[in-house]
Parts: sequence; structure tokens; C-alpha cells
Amino acid sequence: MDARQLKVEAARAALAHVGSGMRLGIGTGTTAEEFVRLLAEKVATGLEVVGVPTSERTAALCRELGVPLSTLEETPELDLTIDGADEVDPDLTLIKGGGGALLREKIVAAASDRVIVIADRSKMVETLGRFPLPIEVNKFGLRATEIAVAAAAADLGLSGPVTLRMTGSQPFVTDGGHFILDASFGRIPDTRALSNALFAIPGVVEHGLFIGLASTAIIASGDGIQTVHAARKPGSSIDHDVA
Ligand SMILES: O=C[C@H](O)[C@H](O)[C@H](O)COP(=O)(O)O
Repeated sequence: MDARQLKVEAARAALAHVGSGMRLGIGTGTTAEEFVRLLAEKVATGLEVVGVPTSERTAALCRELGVPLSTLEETPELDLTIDGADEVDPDLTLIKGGGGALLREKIVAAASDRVIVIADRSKMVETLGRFPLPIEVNKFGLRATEIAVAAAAADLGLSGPVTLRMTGSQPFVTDGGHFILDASFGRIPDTRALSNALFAIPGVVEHGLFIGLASTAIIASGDGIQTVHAARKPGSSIDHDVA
């Protein structure tokens, strides 16, 4: 099975969790787009859902394929979000933002009762950090923010290039009008500590570490589909088991 087919299989398995009447968060990226295509087929045959897209790119695909859309203003509480990821660790902490949509993705995920991550097996890692961590930053004070990010990482024993994401000769600009720094720190043993350190920097708008947001990961490989549920945290209502 090639990489695209694995994405389709993960998306298909996630679609089984979608029921009529649901308010859906709809992710961004090539895997989420396979989900949108399958969802659109179901909508065409009568499934009634409303989707809140996590990017202009996803919104355009939904419109093209006839998936009914809402906004988070109109529909601030969602039943389920389905999204891809750049990396997934065994606790279902994620790195996201390879497509630049991390800010809206995190807002939508946080507004959802459940978040299902869909990915092929290559995205599973023991420790996050092989994929450069996307950090969305305000355009103002870019250089100062770059220096502060590197210093915050160094305090945690992390180091590596922090580069401004480009599109051709121009900086990449997110849907929110910000820039993205891609931080190649290597393995991140303490994601919570790095998250806190980054949020202490005023120029940081959001970062791509998704901690405690994913409830389930649906992972496709040549051996089939693996479904992993997030471990129960004190006070949480999330189920915990590994299937
Ligand atoms: O900003 C983009 C998102 O976080 C994507 O969900 C992530 O980059 C995974 O994308 P793909 O499914 O294309 O690998």
C-alpha cells in the first residue's frame, strides 16, 4: 500500500466515528483532505453534518466538494474533530503545523469533545522532535522572538536551527497573518516544559505541540489499522486503552 492509500485507510476508519447531526472540526493537510473527500461522498448520500474547517485551504476543499460549513463563531462547541499530525508519540502528544495551520487547528481541537488523529505509521515516534517544531510568531519583533526561542530551548538543554518558514523568496504567512519558525531541536523529552517556556515569550502566538488534546489516534500501516486511545488523566473523561 502506498503512502496515499494509508492516509485514505486511516481517514476511512475515522469516518466510522462520524454520525448524522454531528458538529465536526475538520483538519488540514494531505491526510485530512482524504477525510474530506470521503466525508463529502457520505454527505452526498444523506449524512447530515456541519464542519468547522481549520484553514482556508480546507474550507475551499469542503466548499468544492459540498461539505456544509460553519464557523467557530456560529458553532463554538464541536462533537468531534478529525485531523492529521506530523508526529504522534505513545501518549498521543502531537507535533502539528507542517502545513501552517496549527493555530486554528489547536483552537478547533480545544473546542471539541473528542479529537481523532489520523496518520500513517511513519508518523509514530517514541519521542517527539524528529519533525521540526512549528512555532507561530507575531511578525513584529521577529528577530527578538527568534533569539528568545533559542534561549528558552537552551535553558532546557535543547538546541538546533530555528528557521523562518519561506514560500519561495517570501516568508510563509499563516491564515492568522503570522510567520512560522521551524525549530529543529531534535528529541523533546519534556514537551510540557518546552510548551511553557515558549508561551512565556510574548512574540510566540502558538506552537505545534498538542498536549492532552488528542483522544484517539487511528494509525494505518501495511498490517492494517491500529487504534490508540489516550491514557486517562485524573479528572478527565477520556477512555484509556490501546487496541
Ligand atoms: O498545519 C498542518 C497540520 O498540522 C497537518 O495536519 C500536519 O502537517 C499533517 O499533514 P499531512 O497529513 O499532510 O502529513
